[in-house]
Amino acid sequence: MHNWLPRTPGTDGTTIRLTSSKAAGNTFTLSQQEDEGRFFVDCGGNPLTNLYSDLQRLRKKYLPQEPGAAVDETRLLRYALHLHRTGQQSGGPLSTASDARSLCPSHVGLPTPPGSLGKQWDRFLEAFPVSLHSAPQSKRLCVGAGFTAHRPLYQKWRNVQILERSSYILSQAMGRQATQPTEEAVRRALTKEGWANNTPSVQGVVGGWVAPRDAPTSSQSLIRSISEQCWRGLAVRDFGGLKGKGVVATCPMDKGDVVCDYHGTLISQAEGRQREDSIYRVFFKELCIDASSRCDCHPEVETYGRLLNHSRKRPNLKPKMFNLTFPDGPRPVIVFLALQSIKVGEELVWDYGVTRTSFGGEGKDLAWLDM
Ligand SMILES: C[S@@+](CC[C@H](N)C(=O)[O-])C[C@H]1O[C@@H](n2cnc3c(N)ncnc32)[C@H](O)[C@@H]1O
Repeated sequence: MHNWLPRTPGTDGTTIRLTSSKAAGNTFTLSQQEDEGRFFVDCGGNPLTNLYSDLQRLRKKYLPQEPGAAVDETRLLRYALHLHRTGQQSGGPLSTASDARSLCPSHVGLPTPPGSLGKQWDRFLEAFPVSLHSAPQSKRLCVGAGFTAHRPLYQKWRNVQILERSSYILSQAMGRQATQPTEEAVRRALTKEGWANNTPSVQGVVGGWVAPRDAPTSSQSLIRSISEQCWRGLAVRDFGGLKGKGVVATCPMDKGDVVCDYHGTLISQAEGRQREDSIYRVFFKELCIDASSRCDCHPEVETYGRLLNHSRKRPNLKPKMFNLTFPDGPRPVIVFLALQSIKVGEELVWDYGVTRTSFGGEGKDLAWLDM
């Protein structure tokens, strides 16, 4: 199996060692530029600020695609977390393995099926959503549902679930202040879940822990967190039923902390109104952000903002608009700020600003709108 292993940054910079068959022995040494978040430069020598595309490029150039390759889970988590650490030297904070998950699959070497297989993966996920407790699908079921390339899809599905489970166990086993969990605490949390297979290892979970960092405090660090979709202390949890997925805190947050953005496609308010089927629209001023499908900039990342659920009576987040100047120009963004101190494990919710009686009573059957 190929791999490319970053070393923890030293004072002199960071070395990424490429050990794939094609690139064995090659190293990249990242200098202090890394502190600016500039991992690589483009052909014209200009610094790149988007970790995602930088890594995609690196991966494409040096790593053979191995759609069915198995992944060493411990190394995967460590690797993803190292990337996060090194990618966020001056701002975009990260804290847990759940954050590593947001890099998956392509960032961390999860096999990314090329071409049509990649398209199948999206459909596969829709047909067989990954959750903490779902069981992998049998070959017969997959093939019956039209997925001919069962093996790589199945393997990738298992890898994503392992990361989701690792992240969840980490959030359960961490100390109150998001301190590193002991092996014993992780073992207890794993035993409680009683998963019979595809279970993360104790060492993998403990090794995936990263000390919490501060929330972004400057517009530059905010721009980086948005561009790289790197947010600290967040995990997706499936609440089941109609509520579906939501986001929980995996590290304590303070009032005023930036939690994440509402990441999607920026369109006009008028266009947004036409997209009636989308439940992932946020309107502000004359604009709308639609997050109904994955964004073009992070197509393989499940972004957090769109999964935040609603609470009218007890919101702990509030949305705020900022005008930021990104490398490709200025644009408004919606960012969620903590309204109060937030504890580990708390669900993060905001007030969607609608009640059952809004829009002439359109949502009169939706009791959750008033809760
Ligand atoms: C922007 S999405 C939030 C993420 C969503 N739960 C999911 O799994 O994709 C909004 C939808 O989530 C559900 N939802 C949000 N808040 C809820 C709540 N407090 N109780 C039940 N369902 C909720 C509703 O179906 C709503 O249309």
